[in-house]
This record gives sequence, C-alpha cells and structure tokens, in this order.
Amino acid sequence: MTLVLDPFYLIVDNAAWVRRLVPLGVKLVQLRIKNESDAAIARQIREARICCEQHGAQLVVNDYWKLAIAEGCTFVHLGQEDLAGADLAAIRKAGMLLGVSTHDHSELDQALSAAPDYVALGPIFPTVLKQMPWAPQGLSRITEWKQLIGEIPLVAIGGLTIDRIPVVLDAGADSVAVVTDILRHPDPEQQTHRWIALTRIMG
Ligand SMILES: Cc1ncc(COP(=O)(O)OP(=O)(O)O)c(N)n1
Ligand SMILES: Cc1nc(C(=O)O)sc1CCOP(=O)(O)O
Ligand SMILES: [Mg+2]
Repeated sequence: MTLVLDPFYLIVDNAAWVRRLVPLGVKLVQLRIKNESDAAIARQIREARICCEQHGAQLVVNDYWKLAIAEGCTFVHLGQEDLAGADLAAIRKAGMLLGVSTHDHSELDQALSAAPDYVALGPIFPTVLKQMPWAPQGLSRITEWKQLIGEIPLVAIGGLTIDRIPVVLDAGADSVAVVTDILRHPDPEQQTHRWIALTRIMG
C-alpha cells in the first residue's frame, strides 16, 4: 500500500531538537546525526523514538539502519552509498519503511530497484548545509520526477525556505524537507509553527 507522508518533513541533527520541536506538532522528523559514536547515536535514536511515540510523530533515522533496527524504529533514510552497503532484506524483515535519496536518473533507477516507500530529490535549490556535486535541480525536475515515480511519495529537499514551499508543492512534491530554514532561524519554534501552518494549507 502506498504510504501517505506528512507534507512537512523536518530534519534535525540531534535528539534535543526532536524534544524541542516535535511537541509543537511536527509529524515527520528525520534524525540526521553525523560524526558521533555509535553509542551516542543509539542513545539519541532511543530518546527521539520515545518523544515521537509520545507525540504521534513518525521518526526517520538517517544512515544508521542497524542502530535503527536495534532501537525498534520503523523508518530509515538511505542515500545511494548507504543503500549500496545496506542489507535491504534485513531492513524489510525488521518491518522498516525506507526512503532513498536521488540526484539523477541513474540514482532514480537504483532507488526504484529497492522498492522505496518514498523517493527524495535534491538539491532543489542551492543549500548551505553540505557540499554536493549536483547543480540545483529546479522546479521542472520535481514535476518530471513525480511523473516518473507515480504513486510513490516524492520528498523535495535542498535550500527550501518558507517562501518556496508553495512552488515546490505545486510542482509535484508530496513533502518538503528542511534543515537550515528552521534550525538556523532566530526563532526556530515560531518558524516551525509557520512551516506547519503553510504545509497544512498547501499539502
Ligand atoms: C529526505 C532526505 N533526502 C535526502 C537526504 C540525503 O541523504 P544522503 O544522500 O545519504 O546524504 P546525508 O543526509 O546522509 O548526508 C536525506 N538525508 N534526507
Ligand atoms: C541533507 C541534504 N541532502 C540533500 C540532497 O540533495 O540529497 S540536500 C540536503 C540539505 C538540506 O538542508 P537545507 O534545508 O538546509 O538546504
Ligand atoms: Mg546518508
């Protein structure tokens, strides 16, 4: 059955952000931790899972699919390199949902061969979060991707801001993922409220 994704997809880099923003009404959140020990990551996954369960939010664990399984999580996000090294059978056996990143047609073919529960396309606009070899995809690429993947939910990511939500959803994205426009906002709580309100109207 096709998954229905919340139109607002928050991505954070530690469990403290999950505790701070999920209670505001976030329903889909990714824990994307880099450069910490497995023990520290496992602890934060557990903390985030408990918080999400308490608030009816879906937690997606980035990269660390083994820890996600061990901590009883239900959703992982994998990039292409992560996917190449992952045991998809183990992920599915654990009953996990799977989201996969794509940046070009060959990556889309790879992603679709894993029967993902959503496909992410990025970077839609320039992003300051990480360096990537791909030029911004632009809005027409969102429309193209949605036509190619059909019913599978499409997540747009990269350089998204509150002002860009309408055009990105209108182009065909089912969900809009964000880091900087919320985590580096002077008032992250207020900005989260704005994202929730706008994606509820538009999504
Ligand atoms: C929703 C979503 N889309 C894309 C990514 C990027 O994943 P990946 O290419 O594996 O890069 P890292 O995030 O691991 O640096 C994502 N995390 N979430
Ligand atoms: C983590 C990530 N992955 C991308 C991809 O294109 O796969 S773009 C991106 C950065 C998203 O952060 P921001 O909202 O700050 O631009
Ligand atoms: Mg990754």
